[in-house]
Amino acid sequence: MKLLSTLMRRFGARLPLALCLGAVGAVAGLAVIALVNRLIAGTLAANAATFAGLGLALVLVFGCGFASQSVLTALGHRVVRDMRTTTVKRLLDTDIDRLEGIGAPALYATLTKDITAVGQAFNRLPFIFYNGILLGGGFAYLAWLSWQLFLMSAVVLGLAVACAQGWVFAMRRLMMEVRATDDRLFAGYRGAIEGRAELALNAARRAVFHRLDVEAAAEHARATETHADRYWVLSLSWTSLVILGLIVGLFIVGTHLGLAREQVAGFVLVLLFLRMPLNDLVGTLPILMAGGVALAKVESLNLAPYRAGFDVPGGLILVTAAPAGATAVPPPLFDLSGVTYDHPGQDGEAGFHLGPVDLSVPVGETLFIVGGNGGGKSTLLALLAGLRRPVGGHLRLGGVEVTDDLRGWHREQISAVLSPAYVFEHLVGPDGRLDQDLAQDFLRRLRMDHKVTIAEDRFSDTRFSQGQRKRLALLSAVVERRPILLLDEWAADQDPAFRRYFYEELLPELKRGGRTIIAVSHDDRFFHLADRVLRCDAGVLTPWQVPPADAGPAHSLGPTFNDGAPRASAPPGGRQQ
Ligand SMILES: Nc1ncnc2c1ncn2[C@@H]1O[C@H](COP(=O)(O)OP(=O)(O)OP(=O)(O)O)[C@@H](O)[C@H]1O
Repeated sequence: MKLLSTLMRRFGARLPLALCLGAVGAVAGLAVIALVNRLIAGTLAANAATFAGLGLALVLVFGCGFASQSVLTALGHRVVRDMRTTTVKRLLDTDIDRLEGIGAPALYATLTKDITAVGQAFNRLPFIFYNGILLGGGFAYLAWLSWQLFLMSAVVLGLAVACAQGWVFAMRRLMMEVRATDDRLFAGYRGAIEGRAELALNAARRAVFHRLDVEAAAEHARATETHADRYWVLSLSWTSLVILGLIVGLFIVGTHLGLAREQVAGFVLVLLFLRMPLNDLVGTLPILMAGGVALAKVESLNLAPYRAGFDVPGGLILVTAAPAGATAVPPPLFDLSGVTYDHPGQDGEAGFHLGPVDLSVPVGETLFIVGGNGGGKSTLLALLAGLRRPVGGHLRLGGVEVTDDLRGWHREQISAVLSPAYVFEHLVGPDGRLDQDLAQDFLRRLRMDHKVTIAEDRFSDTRFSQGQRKRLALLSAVVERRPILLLDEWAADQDPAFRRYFYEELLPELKRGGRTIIAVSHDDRFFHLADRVLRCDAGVLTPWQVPPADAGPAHSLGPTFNDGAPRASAPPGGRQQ
């Protein structure tokens, strides 16, 4: 029903037209049966007029059936196209927190399997409409032929449908179970693709992975699908049994009622004709159910509601642009007070707690954030980027408190190379216009001009090493010309010479260009190049201090090592940094 109402909403005007054409085609089909029926019974003369009528009916069967089904099929394909694009748009508009809660395998399963299942169901709808009209008209004709036999048929078919209800519900429940298994299967597919190198190196790991992450889910899906199919095959056999049983019953009852043999034979002929659309409808049941289950799954993901366009509520005004004639001291670029964030734990374990963070970052500062693994640096960066919503406290950007409706505006101030970095082929400048000179110049500085070219605002290639892809990601971020640049361990994958060049020349130049830079870094050799260095460990932000000389070399793991264990409780009050 949901599939139908979605189609109705989307194509209100064309749908009734296609249905009317389908109805004409179906009625013409019934007319052929009725005329043949009367010819057999001898109540209609086999003359030229009769055959002309039959010919016209056949033309209508073909013409209207073709027109109706092609319109409905085209509408079905449009619905699928719309569904693909709107689902991805909704995904783009959904909070990262929510997407992470759903998980990549479930998102892949929806984008591939669910949308395909809904598409298949929509594409069956024309045939369902057509068969529905055929059945409706057919039963009306049966009622006209003999109301007694029609009544008997209606009661028998009604009882048969009522008996089959239990199977239909069971089938739907099993299909939902199959769909839940799909998420596990997709997690397995993802592991096979993303972990291919690790798996290639270790046969024992491959065997364990295949047995536990793929075979187990595939076997569960097989067993559940087989179970569901059994109900479907049962429904098909049940339909055949009921129709054939009904025919036998009609002969007995017809004879008992003293109805003419021709009348009963005509009734049976139409019933046999209707067996085909009836079987078709039952045959379509699994496809329809899978579509319904898939549609319910898409809705259960709770993605952001669809909205057209990519405009940002709050506008695109950059925070560093001081209003004309302003004389007051500008507020800090970032001003965080008591900001907290919680990563949920799994299976009852405590999650990770960040904060409360009190932090003020003036415009133009270069701030390094350092600390041990799992200390919360990336989480803090995601909060500063507006990618995560603080659980508590206040985050002000350019003096403006960032509320939910301003989070889009907040993000528009940020360029970032996060970890892992994703490189898009297309480069996008402010207002969609790319500064070609800047792009080409930066490509040279990043020593990538011999590997890749930029033409028509896109990289000629993006299949490079980790460090090279990070250089392209930095270029993409720089040409956005935004006031704030966030970098998550950008230099970690760079060779020593380029790393030095990055810290000593590129970063200062970006700073001189007016950017405020906040970079997560482990490169203590270059900490002196930052305006300020803060340390984030176990979710607590503190000033970084040069390790005492006797504590070993500055790059020793000792003082900064952190086992990344999630913190169960909030630390005592944060400090203004
Ligand atoms: N998506 C997530 N879901 C649940 N917990 C998470 C998630 N991301 C991070 N965490 C938890 O938050 C903690 C901090 O992670 P974060 O990535 O911020 O650390 P980090 O300081 O950047 O570490 P590293 O230096 O290793 O990159 C981790 O210990 C981890 O347990």
